[in-house]
Amino acid sequence: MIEIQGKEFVPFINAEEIDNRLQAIGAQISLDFKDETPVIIGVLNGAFMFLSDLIKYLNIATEISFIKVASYSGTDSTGKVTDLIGLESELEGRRVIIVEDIIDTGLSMTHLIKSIQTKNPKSIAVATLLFKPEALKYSVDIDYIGFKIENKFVVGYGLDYDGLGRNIPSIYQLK
Ligand SMILES: O=P(O)(O)OC[C@H]1O[C@H](OP(=O)(O)OP(=O)(O)O)[C@H](O)[C@@H]1O
Ligand code: HPA
Repeated sequence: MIEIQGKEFVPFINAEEIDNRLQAIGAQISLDFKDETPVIIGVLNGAFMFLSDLIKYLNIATEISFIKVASYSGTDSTGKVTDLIGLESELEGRRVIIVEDIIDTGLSMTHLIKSIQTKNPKSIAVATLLFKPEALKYSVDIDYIGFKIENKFVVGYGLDYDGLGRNIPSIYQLK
């Protein structure tokens, strides 16, 4: 068990399980985008670890870019998405893969897809390490899912509680 800012978290998904799923998703993306050069867009902050580990399992040419949005404060969604760093890549006619650490209510991803669509890409695919089906309020088509999880707050492997816990190499769940 670990404690962050007075809240207790218990082990949930270990590093080996994460690595196994990343290998499978990496192989699938490599197959689906064979002979293409997709633009992978990582969503900061949370997706940095998932993205950096996942791309090591891609055997295709890719460009990597980042965007930064925030919607969470503590363990709750604020209900609005704030753009903190915008898109710099040229996406016209390109195939885009958005990479997220978690889709919870779906608010952030809905906002991101709308914003990326304005750049006229050829296609948009969505990859997320974690998905909480029971928390979803804004419907999103997800192409690659690491783990479907129950509706409980999680930290580690890029995910934070109040800015802390992102460096933990596995995933913990609120007790
Ligand atoms: O589906 P939703 O309810 O929108 O929740 C998912 C979003 O919340 C988290 O980001 P957060 O706003 O905490 O920013 P961070 O990535 O910097 O931690 C997470 O990284 C997703 O972007
Ligand atoms: O469960 C979560 N943990 C950390 N950040 C999050 N952002 C949305 N849901 C979560």
